[in-house]
Amino acid sequence: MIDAVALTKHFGTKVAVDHLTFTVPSGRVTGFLGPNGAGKSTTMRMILGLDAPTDGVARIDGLRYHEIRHPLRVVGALLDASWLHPNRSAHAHLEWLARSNKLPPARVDDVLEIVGLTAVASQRAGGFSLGMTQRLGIAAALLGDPRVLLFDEPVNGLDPEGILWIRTLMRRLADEGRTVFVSSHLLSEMALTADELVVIGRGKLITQCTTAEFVATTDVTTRVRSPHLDALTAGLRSLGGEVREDGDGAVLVSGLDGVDIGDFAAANGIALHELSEHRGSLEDAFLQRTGETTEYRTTQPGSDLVTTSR
Ligand SMILES: Nc1ncnc2c1ncn2[C@@H]1O[C@H](COP(=O)(O)OP(=O)(O)OP(=O)(O)O)[C@@H](O)[C@H]1O
Repeated sequence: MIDAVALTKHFGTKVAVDHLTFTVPSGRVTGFLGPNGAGKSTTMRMILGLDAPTDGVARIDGLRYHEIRHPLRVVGALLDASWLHPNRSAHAHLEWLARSNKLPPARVDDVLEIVGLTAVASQRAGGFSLGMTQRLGIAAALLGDPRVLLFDEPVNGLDPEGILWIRTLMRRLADEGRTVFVSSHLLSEMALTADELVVIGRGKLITQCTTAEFVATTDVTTRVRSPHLDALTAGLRSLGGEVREDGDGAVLVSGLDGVDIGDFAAANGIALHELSEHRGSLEDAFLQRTGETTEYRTTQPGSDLVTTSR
């Protein structure tokens, strides 16, 4: 488990992380979401003892990183996978890491197997593709067989197969009872991977909840198709619904749920040919909840990047 209490980081006058309190439970994949510059990497760096908090505390299984006797046996992290010696082979890189952290060298072959790099273990890591480099970074994180794993943007730049592989691995690690904390900009991917979410904006906590709860905060719209659209539209508007055309003899209704619409149609003898409720996506929920906290945004697609006032 990871817990952060009033975690705060200032860089000069810049408040990167602002009294952030959250918990990352074991046995679950927890997504860490926030717009660019929200403070995700800084938070992860403080959890890993790479940045000192200005205030507050982050603990891993009850201890600050510096209090853990054999850190790599407790926590593994993928922050920047490109951090490796380009002329070393994958095997030599991991062997060096194992030796310098007093981990059993036999573990190197195990983690190479887990990440699927056994066949290329003797090749120069500098010649690896992005996906292979990412796998090698994950192998390094798994080297100490840690209970807690942090991954900062692990699927960045990966192809669909690589993304699926990471999703499957995260699930497996969580199912083994480990704590898996992962930041990503790929919200559709997070919707599939994360059980829990910690959502931040401008360094502050926006919410911590399950992914299902977060998505449930989006509005429901209902698509309704009927041969008597005019009567239906007028009636639904009189009940307070917002109705707009959706082509193909259908309307999209918000402000009323499917039961209200179905009951109204039945009571007024209006035939319905379709009645389907649509919940917003994780992306919709994210944009609704973090919109006000976005540091960098464009006013229109293709327009210049503008910085909102802080
Ligand atoms: N070493 C530093 N010195 C000064 N400012 C920093 C430093 N590191 C981060 N910041 C600032 O702190 C804020 C949070 O940055 P951070 O990288 O933690 O955000 P992030 O959520 O990981 O962003 P992204 O999603 O773009 O990677 C940003 O405004 C960033 O410019």
